[in-house]
Amino acid sequence: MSKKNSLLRVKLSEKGLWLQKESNGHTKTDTISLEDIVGCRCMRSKRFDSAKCGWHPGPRRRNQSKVVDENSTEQRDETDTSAFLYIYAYVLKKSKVKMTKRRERMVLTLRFYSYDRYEDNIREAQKWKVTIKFLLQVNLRGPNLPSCYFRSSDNIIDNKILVLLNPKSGVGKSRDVFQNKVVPILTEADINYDLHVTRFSNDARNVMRTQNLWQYTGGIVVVGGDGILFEAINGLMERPDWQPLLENLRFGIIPCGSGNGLAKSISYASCEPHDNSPVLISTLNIVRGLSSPMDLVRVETKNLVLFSFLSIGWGLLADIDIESERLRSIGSQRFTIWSIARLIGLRTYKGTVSYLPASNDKLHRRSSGASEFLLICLQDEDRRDSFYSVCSRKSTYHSAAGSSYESLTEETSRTFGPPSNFPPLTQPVPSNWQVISGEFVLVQAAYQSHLATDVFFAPSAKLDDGFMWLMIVRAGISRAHLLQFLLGLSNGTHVSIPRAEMVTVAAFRIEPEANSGHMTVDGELIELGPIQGQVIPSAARVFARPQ
Ligand SMILES: Nc1ncnc2c1ncn2[C@@H]1O[C@H](COP(=O)(O)OP(=O)(O)OP(=O)(O)O)[C@@H](O)[C@H]1O
Repeated sequence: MSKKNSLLRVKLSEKGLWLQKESNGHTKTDTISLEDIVGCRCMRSKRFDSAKCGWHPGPRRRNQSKVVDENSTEQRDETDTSAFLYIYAYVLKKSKVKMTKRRERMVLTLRFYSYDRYEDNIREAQKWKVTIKFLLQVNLRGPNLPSCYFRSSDNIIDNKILVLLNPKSGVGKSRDVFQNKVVPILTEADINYDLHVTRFSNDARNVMRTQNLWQYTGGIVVVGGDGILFEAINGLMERPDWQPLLENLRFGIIPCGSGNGLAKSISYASCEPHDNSPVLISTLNIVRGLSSPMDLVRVETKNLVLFSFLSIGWGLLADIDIESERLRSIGSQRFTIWSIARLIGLRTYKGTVSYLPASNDKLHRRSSGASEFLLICLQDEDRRDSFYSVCSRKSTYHSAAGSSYESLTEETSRTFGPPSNFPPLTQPVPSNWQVISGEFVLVQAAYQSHLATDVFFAPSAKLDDGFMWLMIVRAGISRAHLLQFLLGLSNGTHVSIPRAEMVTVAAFRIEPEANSGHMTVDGELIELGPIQGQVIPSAARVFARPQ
């Protein structure tokens, strides 16, 4: 391809696009990695309709687009037979000042005009498009698929995704965030989706529990905080077909909540520059279509079985999380302000903490996943009457005018999911467990590196390391050390504070003595009482770039 005094050569390989520009005797080369490309579209010129745009003497305005999608119904500019290929990429750039990295959108436009007829030029552009899309999907389909099996119609990714959006997450901006920041990238990547805007607490859980999820093998994406994903996973576990679905579905999260621990942990695992643009990075993690296994934790309380992906807390951090809810309108600052308040009025809690150290876990099967657990075959006739239909369409919202609150009753839900291979809460812990009785400031089990964007709780945790990181801070820690602990949470130095003990465990049990303090699972409040957690290695899959 040539411009006035310059020649541009473009080569496409399985690594990406190689560009060479020769101008006035100088040569400059550049490469756009395939990993950074999200999609491409063929375009053509459109006829300029002065009546529609109003009459403007002089040249066409800069923001008036001269091209439209190849399938647009707008009339073609007959004087221009060119076809265009728009390639959308989000490339890593290093900021010179702070030496930090960020992803920047880049649109590479290739113009095809070697032939006299538009039809020939567009055919050429389509060949490039098909090949780029084929290469983008090689990783997803398996590396050895011969290209002769790949037709241009395969470009339409028909594995639709289900988007569950919580309009009340964080400071309540998730609708705008989705429409303005996520939808444009989904469009560039040709990803089709159904959108469900939640109308009350547990709405997402109901959707996951009752809808035909087999139509969403493209994935389940939540737009909100960790709480909405917690609902989605637990809704899935309440289905008789939880096991094959868990093996086939991938989960994604667009961070719009106040904590957003999982979104940060996913980006951290693949060294993505999350902090400057968390929504962009998380969306890119999803549209690239690659996924990674993630551990889940089976949680048992007196009358509930839950599945958790982030953490279980009792004491100080759980109290801060729940009590700071009243400051929700100020965003993530609420945690800092409440930490100071709770440090001044420090409380301790009596109880017993028991755990099975990760290395002693004879049952621990690192790559077993949920599939090795037996399906509990319960008949569940009750659930049929709680169906309600999701019928959202691309780019439309379906939501009731206001929000109301509604809980699932025990009659309408029953958890399936993998069973436990440890004694239930009514029986003593096995003899190879460690038991600590006494007074605690906090007990927190985490299975992701970050519990919130700025809480680097388990620095060495991986998405699928197959164990939990149990932090135990016993009473007697000085306020000065506790302050250091809280400050150190942002950079991970809290793990080396005296009297803060971090152990890796395969299972644990907390038995509070008195009815005081809060208990949380993935940041959601649960009834205070005995609780037991057991890791299920690699049980779920989340959208993530390779580590
Ligand atoms: N439409 C709604 N109205 C009120 N509450 C809702 C609605 N949809 C979902 N919820 C509830 O909102 C709670 C919090 O949601 P979410 O986790 O998305 O945001 P967050 O708490 O701000 O973020 P994080 O969990 O990361 O701190 C969830 O427990 C969910 O049940």
